[in-house]
Amino acid sequence: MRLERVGRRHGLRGPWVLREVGLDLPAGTLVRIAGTNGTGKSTLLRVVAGVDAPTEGRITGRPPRTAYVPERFPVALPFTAVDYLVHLGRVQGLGRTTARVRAGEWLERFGAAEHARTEMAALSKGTSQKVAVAQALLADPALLVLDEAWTGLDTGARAELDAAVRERRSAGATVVFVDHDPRRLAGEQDAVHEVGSGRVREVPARSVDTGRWREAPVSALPGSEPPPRVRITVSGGRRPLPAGLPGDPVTAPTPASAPASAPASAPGPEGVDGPALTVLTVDARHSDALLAALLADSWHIHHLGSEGVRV
Ligand SMILES: Nc1ncnc2c1ncn2[C@@H]1O[C@H](COP(=O)(O)OP(=O)(O)OP(=O)(O)O)[C@@H](O)[C@H]1O
Repeated sequence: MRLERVGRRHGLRGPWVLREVGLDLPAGTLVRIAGTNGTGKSTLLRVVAGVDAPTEGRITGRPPRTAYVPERFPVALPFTAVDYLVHLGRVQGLGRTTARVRAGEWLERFGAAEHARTEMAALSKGTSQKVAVAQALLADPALLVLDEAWTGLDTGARAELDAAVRERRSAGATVVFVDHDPRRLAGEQDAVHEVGSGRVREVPARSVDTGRWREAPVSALPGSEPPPRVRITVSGGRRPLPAGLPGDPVTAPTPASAPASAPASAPGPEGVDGPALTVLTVDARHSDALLAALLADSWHIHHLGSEGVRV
């Protein structure tokens, strides 16, 4: 599959999000789409999946069996989980019996079999995400597009999705994904493409240790500019942050959730509007390792931004 000079804007006069994008997505490859917040990763994935048409340019060779997990999944649907999956399996060309068998198998694999007969609207966010992922895997897609599909899954389901991605690629499918965890399928990607300023360029696939936190080399020269600082906003219930985080981050509760007496390293109180948030500030050189460590400890990442600028 190939994108040629593809551009995409939202609305007739909206600003261009993507312009002159050329991208090869060969069969049997695993491709990561990277880029900072709001640069157009989801826009690109929707165009690749065929959910949105390019405003200009053309796409050739898209496989007929394409599946997509959107960043936000519609949960308020009038189906039970299994009926919803059977319905989508039928839409994807499966017979009713096959669709029902596969729906059951995928719910089982993701640890959600006990919720097969639960109404979609009553599912927890995590189980609903398992259904979102299962629907994409039902019919052995030849193109699988995953937009932050691991977010909200528990550890077992994340590992199952990793395995499912490997299976699809081994079967000759193209898998294109976005994920905020830099360790996601690290070392297994055939290509990484970075979205920025409306363009997409291939960058070297970063190798990130799994299970270990790797510090970036500290190479600032005496007298050079101080490295930029990155702000990471997280929540993790009432647990304290793990000790020995990479980069020795400065931590503080967000101003909105901070009680006057809260110690700087403690999460703020559970607010009525959402989870207690904590902001960590760290040298940009350590931000990837810090993110990896936080994710490994099951902290939820809310925002990433430069110090003084939330993006
Ligand atoms: N339906 C829409 N209508 C108008 N503008 C949109 C729409 N969807 C996205 N945009 C804009 O397009 C730009 C790119 O958004 P997109 O969601 O593709 O970025 P992203 O890199 O996936 O962001 P994030 O990392 O935060 O998910 C943003 O400026 C966003 O506001």
